Formats: sequence, structure tokens, C-alpha cells
Amino acid sequence: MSSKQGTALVTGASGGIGAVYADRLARRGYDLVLVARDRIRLAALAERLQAETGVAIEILPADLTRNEDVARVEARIAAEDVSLLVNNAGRSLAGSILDNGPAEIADIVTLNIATPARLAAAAAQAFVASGHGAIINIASVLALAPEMFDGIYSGTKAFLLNLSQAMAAQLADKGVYTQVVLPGATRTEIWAKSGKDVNTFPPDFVMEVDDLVDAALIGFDRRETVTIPPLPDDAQWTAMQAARLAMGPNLSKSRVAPRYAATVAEPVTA
Ligand SMILES: NC(=O)C1=CN([C@@H]2O[C@H](COP(=O)(O)OP(=O)(O)OC[C@H]3O[C@@H](n4cnc5c(N)ncnc54)[C@H](OP(=O)(O)O)[C@@H]3O)[C@@H](O)[C@H]2O)C=CC1
Ligand SMILES: N[C@@H](C=O)C(=O)O
Repeated sequence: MSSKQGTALVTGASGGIGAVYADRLARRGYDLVLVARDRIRLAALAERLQAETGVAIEILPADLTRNEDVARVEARIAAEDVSLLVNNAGRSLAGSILDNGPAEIADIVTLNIATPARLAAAAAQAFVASGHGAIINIASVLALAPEMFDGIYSGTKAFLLNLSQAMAAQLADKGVYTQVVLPGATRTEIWAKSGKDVNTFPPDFVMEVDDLVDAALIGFDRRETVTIPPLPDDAQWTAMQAARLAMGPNLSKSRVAPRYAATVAEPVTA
């Protein structure tokens, strides 16, 4: 029997933020499709949540950097029971742009940009066709703070913020809700995987993963487009958006802005 909430497909569900989303969504009555590479961890989570909540749970082991695996997940999203996509799987990098080569850069761009874009598109197309559905994209506060990190990881998260705001604008009147979540530093394995010890960070800098997901779901229930769980004053985000939108009418012109007119410009020497 299918659940009233429908089915939520969660990527990166084998640990960290994705596993907590799976837990919370099962308790809200969603059936689940759990996606990640580690079949054993997915099966253990599915078994526990099935026993605790009684919802139907399937596991879909997939390496989301592989085209054929992503295609299997796209096909599962297109099935009519799926009503929620949590686009969460992601990775970080060890070191800066000076330390990473082509393989690492291609891998993170595929996992953090190309795959979530493909899955978001698959979900958007299916949900618009059925007239309802929701998409949660997990970005990062580093989308707003490129100076703080390596630039590549934070750039992938800026992409997700941009994509989500565009999707929210394009899909809201078609019955599809898009939320982008910007966590700050959150205590998960992502830090150790990229060579950082999260326990050396100042304690008031790091959020526990349960708190992060519970706050993000409050933003979801409020139908926020952008949810930033650590940010105390929403007015700061609103002001930044207002400043960005105010530039809109000036961003494309037939004439060069006077400050770039040839007679004004000074040659720059390196
Ligand atoms: N923790 C933090 O401080 C923050 C995290 N985020 C974002 O939150 C999201 C979740 O991260 P978090 O829970 O912290 O990290 P974790 O490393 O704990 O979890 C990452 C999840 O992604 C899965 N994953 C990684 N690579 C692949 C792959 N190639 N194919 C399929 N699944 C994959 C992992 O499963 P498996 O290894 O089994 O494949 C795992 O389930 C990420 O997008 C991250 O960028 C954003 C801001 C802060
Ligand atoms: N996951 C973190 C970096 O690795 C972050 O987004 O803060």
C-alpha cells in the first residue's frame, strides 16, 4: 500500500544529513527510496526505519558520478509515487585549488553539480506533469562565503543556490515547491573524508546534524525557498537579496557603462 505522503527519494542517505532526512521523513509517513554507494549502510538504515515506522523503504545503491547509475535514479524519480526529492549527496575537497588535479575536480563537479542538476530536472519534469511535488537541494553557507574555502566546493554550492532560486521562480505556479538548504559546518563524516578534524573547530561553530535537519524541515513546512539554519537574523539575507534584485535593471544594456568608456579607462599594467 502506498503512503499518503508519497515517496521521498533521498540521495546520500547512507550517513550524515541524508540519513537524518530519511529518519525524519519516515516518521512523517513518507515511503522512502534511499540512494548512496554503500549498500550495507543503506540496508541497515532501511531495516531500522522500517521496523520503527512501518513505511515502505527500498534501497537503490548507486554511484552518482556514473552516468548509468544516475540514469537509474532519474528513472526511479519519474515513477508516479515519488513526490519529494532530497538532493543531498555531495563531497568536499582536501586542500585548495593548488592541491587538486583533474580527477578530483571532475569528480566533485559531477557529484555536486551535474548529478543534482539532472535529478532536479527529472523531478521537476515529473512533478510538473503530476501537478505536485517538492524538491530539496542541499547547498551550503559557503555559497555565500567563497573566501572561506577552496572555491571549487563552495562554487558547486553556489550553483545549487542559483539553480534552486531559478527553479523556485519557474515551478511555484506549477504546483512544485523548491527549497534550498544552506547548512553551516555540521558534524558529519564529510569533514574527515576531506582531511579535516571537525572536533578542532570552535564548538559554537559546528551544528549537530539532527538539529540541522529539524531546522531545515521547519523551513520546509513554512515553504521557504532559502533556509539557512544557523543565520539568526533573516533581515541580513533579505537585504542581500534586495541589493541583488536592485541591480537587475542595470545588468544588460546596449551601451557600455560610462565608467568603462574608452576615454575614461586608464590602461592597466600587470
Ligand atoms: N557537514 C557539513 O558541514 C555540511 C554539509 N553540506 C552538504 O550536505 C550534503 C551531505 O553531506 P554530509 O551529510 O555532511 O556528508 P557525509 O559525507 O556524511 O555524507 C555524504 C553522503 O553522500 C553520499 N555520497 C558520496 N559520494 C557519493 C557518490 N559518488 N555516489 C552516491 N552517493 C555518494 C555518501 O554515501 P556513500 O559513501 O555510501 O556513497 C553519503 O551518504 C553534501 O551535499 C554536503 O556538501 C553542506 C554544508 C555543510
Ligand atoms: N561541508 C562543508 C565543507 O566541507 C561545508 O559546506 O561547510
